[in-house]
Amino acid sequence: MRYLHTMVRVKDLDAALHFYGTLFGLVEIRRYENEKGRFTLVFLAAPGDLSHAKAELSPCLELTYNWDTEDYTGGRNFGHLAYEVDDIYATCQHLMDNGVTINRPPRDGHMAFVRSPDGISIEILQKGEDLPPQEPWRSMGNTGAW
Ligand SMILES: C[C@@H](O)C(=O)SC[C@H](NC(=O)CC[C@H](N)C(=O)O)C(=O)NCC(=O)O
Ligand code: NI
Repeated sequence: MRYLHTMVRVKDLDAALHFYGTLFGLVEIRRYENEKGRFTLVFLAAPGDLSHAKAELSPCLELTYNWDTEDYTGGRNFGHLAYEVDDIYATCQHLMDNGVTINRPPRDGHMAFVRSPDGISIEILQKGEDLPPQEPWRSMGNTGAW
């Protein structure tokens, strides 16, 4: 068995690609347009996950864009997408400089949370860090200072 992807539906494909691609750094490896079904699928991989043998083998985030606008209410059962980064502070600063709210700032240098334009929670973890110390989880307040 092999992990393939996680699919999220997006209301605005350009806004989603700007967030996940331009700002967050994921790369598009495949796109599928379906005229009959009136939807577009875009598969995005993290640069560190790219399968150099065959891009299609990379674990992905699958964006589903339905051409006929739909409102998506986030299911409480969905938690978050998680990515490991080389420098959590630099990553969060770059996102904040580009208008992304840091819902949970990386005060402990280990973990931060942001949300996509569609409200999908994204967990950002510092490469090389173990699980955080067993302390009461802080609220998801955005203080901006960390
Ligand atoms: C390519 C493969 O990874 C897929 O996930 S295709 C699954 C298929 N997707 C769609 O039909 C997209 C448009 C549809 N209106 C939607 O919003 O899902 C599908 O079966 N989707 C149903 C689902 O629950 O994922
Ligand atoms: Ni899929």
